[in-house]
Amino acid sequence: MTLVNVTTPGGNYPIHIQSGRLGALDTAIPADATAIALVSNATVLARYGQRVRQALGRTGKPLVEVVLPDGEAHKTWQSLNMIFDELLQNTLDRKAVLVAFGGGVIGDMGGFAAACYMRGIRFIQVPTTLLAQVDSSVGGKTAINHPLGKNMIGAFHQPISVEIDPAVLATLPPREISAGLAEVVKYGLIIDAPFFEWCERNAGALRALEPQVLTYAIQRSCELKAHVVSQDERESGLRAILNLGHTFGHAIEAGLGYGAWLHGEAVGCGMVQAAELSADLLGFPRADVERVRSLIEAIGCPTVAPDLGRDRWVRLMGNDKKVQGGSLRFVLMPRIGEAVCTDVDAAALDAVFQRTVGAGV
Ligand SMILES: NC(=O)c1ccc[n+]([C@@H]2O[C@H](COP(=O)([O-])OP(=O)(O)OC[C@H]3O[C@@H](n4cnc5c(N)ncnc54)[C@H](O)[C@@H]3O)[C@@H](O)[C@H]2O)c1
Ligand SMILES: O=C(O)C(=O)C[C@@H](O)[C@H](O)[C@H](O)COP(=O)(O)O
Ligand SMILES: [Zn+2]
Repeated sequence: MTLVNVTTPGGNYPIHIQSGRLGALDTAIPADATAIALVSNATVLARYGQRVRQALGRTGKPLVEVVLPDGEAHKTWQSLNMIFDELLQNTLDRKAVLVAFGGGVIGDMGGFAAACYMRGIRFIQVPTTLLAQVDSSVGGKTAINHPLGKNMIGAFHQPISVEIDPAVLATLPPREISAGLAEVVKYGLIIDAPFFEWCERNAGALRALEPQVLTYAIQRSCELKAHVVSQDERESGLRAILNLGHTFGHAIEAGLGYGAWLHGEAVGCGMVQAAELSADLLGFPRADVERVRSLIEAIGCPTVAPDLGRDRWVRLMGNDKKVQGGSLRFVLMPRIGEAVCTDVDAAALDAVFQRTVGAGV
């Protein structure tokens, strides 16, 4: 088993990475837990519910299942309320533990519910998509979407552990693998140039889910995210670099209606746009813009952004959480492996739209 530690003011916790880990989930439940709330969806439960029920059953604790509708379009107040309704109807108390079992949508909502229920209960992340295993299960950002902006209603609430079973990725559709790989590539771009080069060399093996290559990508991503989050839990500075590509990406997700593009697809395309902007504003080498574009293509994500209309692009990006005093702020790269968060004049975006958006802007 591989162990990565996360250290934050909001809690220190382990990330366990092990093929077959689902079958040992009972070992992650604290002895003093009074009940377990298993929050998931029908897609995940149909494949892995039995295994997890069996493992959690060994604790002898009452188990309440909350089955949410599947998909980004359901990362809403309505779904959150379904969790609260079940927890209250089953009289779960403050010592109950919530297990968020699924992709990033389940993890973000389960975590937010745990942050709010009785002003905060413990929760465990059991991520089952690549994106959730390399990114969303780590670091304690939890949220739901608002029609006007991504993740706009949420809280920081750290899990007590993250339990990763890479074997479950075998049933993930290829499009979801590609989306998860975008966040893997992100770490190389913002903080680890050799890891970016490793991704360039291993793009094919990653898409083919070669076990050793995949496990290394998960481990390295968790280490890098833990490193960043441990220094800046609440995004007062450094943590913003984890938002590379997200100012563009979140605008795509909200602009097209949540779910039309996957989060990772929008971020992958957004990183190409951020690379173009970095070339214009920070002298990021043009040859490296093409390396970013090629790698995003190689992992199977789109590199041409949708035509949202110039003013709508800017309006949507104005709802980004990095905005300060009305100024748009972007994570940009002076070079591969380094990132900074900086104010950007909306006028500077026009040239980037010309080069990255499909016909019509
Ligand atoms: N909190 C954070 O730090 C953070 C970081 C990155 C992304 N996110 C959020 O994560 C969300 C995206 O997460 P996602 O990409 O995991 O999408 P998702 O949660 O929608 O999961 C993708 C699909 O895969 C299905 N699925 C899950 N596990 C499966 C498996 N093992 N086999 C087959 N199907 C499976 C799901 O049911 C769903 O249909 C977005 O809402 C994004 O904003 C949050
Ligand atoms: O953990 C972080 O910090 C990130 O920014 C990771 C991102 O991949 C993730 O999509 C996050 O939810 C975006 O955060 P937001 O604050 O822009 O909603
Ligand atoms: Zn993301």
